[in-house]
Amino acid sequence: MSLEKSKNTGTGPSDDTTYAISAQDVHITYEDGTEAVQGLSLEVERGEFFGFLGPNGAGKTTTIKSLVTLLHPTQGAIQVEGFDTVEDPLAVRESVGYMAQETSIDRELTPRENLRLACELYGVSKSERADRIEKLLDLVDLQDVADERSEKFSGGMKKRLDAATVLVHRPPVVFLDEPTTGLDPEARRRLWDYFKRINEEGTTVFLTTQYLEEADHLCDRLSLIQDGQVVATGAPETLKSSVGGDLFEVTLADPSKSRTERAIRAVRKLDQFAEASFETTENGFTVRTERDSETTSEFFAALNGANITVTDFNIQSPTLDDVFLALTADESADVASGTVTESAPEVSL
Ligand SMILES: Nc1ncnc2c1ncn2[C@@H]1O[C@H](COP(=O)(O)OP(=O)(O)OP(=O)(O)O)[C@@H](O)[C@H]1O
Repeated sequence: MSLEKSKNTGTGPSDDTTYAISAQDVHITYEDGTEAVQGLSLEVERGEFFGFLGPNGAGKTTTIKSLVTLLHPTQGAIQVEGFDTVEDPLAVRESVGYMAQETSIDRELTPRENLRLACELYGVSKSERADRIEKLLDLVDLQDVADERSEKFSGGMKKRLDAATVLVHRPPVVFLDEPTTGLDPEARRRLWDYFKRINEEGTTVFLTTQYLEEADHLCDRLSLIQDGQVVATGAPETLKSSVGGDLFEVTLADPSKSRTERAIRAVRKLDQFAEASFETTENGFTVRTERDSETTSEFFAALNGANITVTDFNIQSPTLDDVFLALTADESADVASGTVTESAPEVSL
């Protein structure tokens, strides 16, 4: 195959399209000059559950809108299922389902009517409609209320119905923009099950979220985005292990400065802690390490040998929060309230 053919020219997907989504150096600047996306590149494989994670205003919605052709990049290029979003927007739209932040269902209509309408809008053939509607109602657990008007539905039910409507044309790629924001834990779990099911059936899922737990639970890989730039990409476990292992939190019987320093000196003599970074706390100290049973027993033996009495000990596994914090240097990063402030170079893991 010639190079020319494998590049996307707007005439359709190349035969060797590997990626469901591919973006190269995308910049998006709004008319008022806001540079919402600044040099974003990413590749999502077919069948992947990919997360796009960042605080309020990081550029998630702007990115997702450009991926589904609602916004054009100021610079750079995007292909979805091999179709260029600028050259071939119709082909892209036929390939995707897009669940926006605001539900797009008609509250005057019942779930069955909403799905029928979506089938008409997406051009699902009449012979296929009835069967597809029933399957989707089953999938999102709305059979019981299929003929009730949706205006009185809970937030979670509306979201489930919305999620079903974006699937009527069986798109290979589904974009979910913060689909569970504002839902209670039970409603969130039900949506997660549903998203997992469609992914297991082969659909590529691109999910934006502010919830670290959500990304951790669902995603094969994810990118962390901040100020319009990807700061890290990797599998959740890989990202978490990049933080440097588990956090040991040690409470000392005597947490005075001299005893704490003595304890730290004793532990630092162990090879695996020689380079570790210790922090003193009100009650003792913390240190991060790759944990195994030998490390933990040697840790306690060292403290014992130095006559240090430990009154409490906790081990915390790293979270994606820790990854965010580590990547945003010494500035505070509060993902939920969107106050990550300092940009960091991208880390590929
Ligand atoms: N239509 C617009 N005109 C100008 N600036 C905009 C517009 N839409 C978004 N922005 C700005 O672009 C930046 C990125 O916004 P975007 O909505 O993409 O972030 P987000 O990560 O999706 O945030 P949220 O989690 O709050 O939805 C923000 O600074 C936002 O204020």
